[in-house]
Amino acid sequence: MEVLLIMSQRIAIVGGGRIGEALLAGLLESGTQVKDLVVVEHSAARAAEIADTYGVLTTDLTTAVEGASVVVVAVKPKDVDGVIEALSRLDDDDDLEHVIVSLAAGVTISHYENKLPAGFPIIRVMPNTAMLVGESMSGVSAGRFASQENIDLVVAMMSSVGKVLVVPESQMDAVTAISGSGPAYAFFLAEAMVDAGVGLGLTRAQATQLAAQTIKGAGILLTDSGSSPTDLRAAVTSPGGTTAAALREFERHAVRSAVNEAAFACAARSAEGAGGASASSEGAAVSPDRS
Ligand SMILES: NC(=O)C1=CN([C@@H]2O[C@H](COP(=O)(O)OP(=O)(O)OC[C@H]3O[C@@H](n4cnc5c(N)ncnc54)[C@H](O)[C@@H]3O)[C@@H](O)[C@H]2O)C=CC1
Ligand SMILES: O=C(O)[C@@H]1CCC=N1
Repeated sequence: MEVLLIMSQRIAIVGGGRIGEALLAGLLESGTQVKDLVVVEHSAARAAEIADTYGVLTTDLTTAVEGASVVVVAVKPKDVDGVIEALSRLDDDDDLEHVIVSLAAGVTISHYENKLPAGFPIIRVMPNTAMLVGESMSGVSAGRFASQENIDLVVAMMSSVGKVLVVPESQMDAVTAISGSGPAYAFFLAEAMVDAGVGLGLTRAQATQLAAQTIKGAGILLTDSGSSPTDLRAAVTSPGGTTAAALREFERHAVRSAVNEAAFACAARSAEGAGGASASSEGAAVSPDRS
């Protein structure tokens, strides 16, 4: 259904880096036609790579935006202002409304609204790299000029590459801390498990297969079983058994607290603009200093 909704709506992706490519690949995989996608990428080498791999048109911003219902900003936060300036200067002939979808961590909707001509619909989205395999978790917040139709279009687009949670923008830093950066936390755990397996005498290939399939299986149990993480963990933990011995070490090394501190640091970085030009104008949902 999501694919039908966005069918024939041209999507321009500005920034063909890791997240732009993940969105592009996910959209193609979910049925969006090559003709309905266009990429703007500053690096000529990278643009050629994207065009060769996916067969999509890579072009300049003016050509890309012409006829595009959705313009996705997928550049680093520090490069967002350059894109906003270029968008402000555009004088396209089509009568289409262009919905701007910003994927940039920490860049607020008001940052766009203050710099673009009045009335531009802005929707801020925090996806993750699992768009590549159609399993993103994306937070979506709409700006004041976005209509319900605009929101439905963007929710449909992001639903075609994973799950969507619509949140007020005040929760976007927290979303970034859990699901935006979250895949890296899981990969970090996987790396540690692989190293531990090698330490225990497994080959790296064996340890990688064991860790990856275990994390995949645990993820599916989490999403599909209807049980809480606490109940699922309890089901693995036999009284006086092996898992209890392992979990005791996690608690002794304060892993739970480390995850909490990491998420707060991530949210604080998002609130300060994630290395871009703008700091959150509406205040962070969390503060880096909670003492
Ligand atoms: N990597 C991730 O897991 C996630 C990243 N994001 C956000 O996505 C954005 C992009 O991140 P990545 O893809 O990781 O960065 P990246 O550095 O891999 O890609 C950015 C691309 O934009 C291009 N670029 C820069 N200025 C441009 C312009 N004016 N016009 C056209 N292309 C331009 C660069 O050449 C580069 O290829 C960031 O704002 C980040 O906060 C959001 C969610 C997850
Ligand atoms: O590390 C970053 O800044 C980006 C935003 C969310 C995930 N990666």
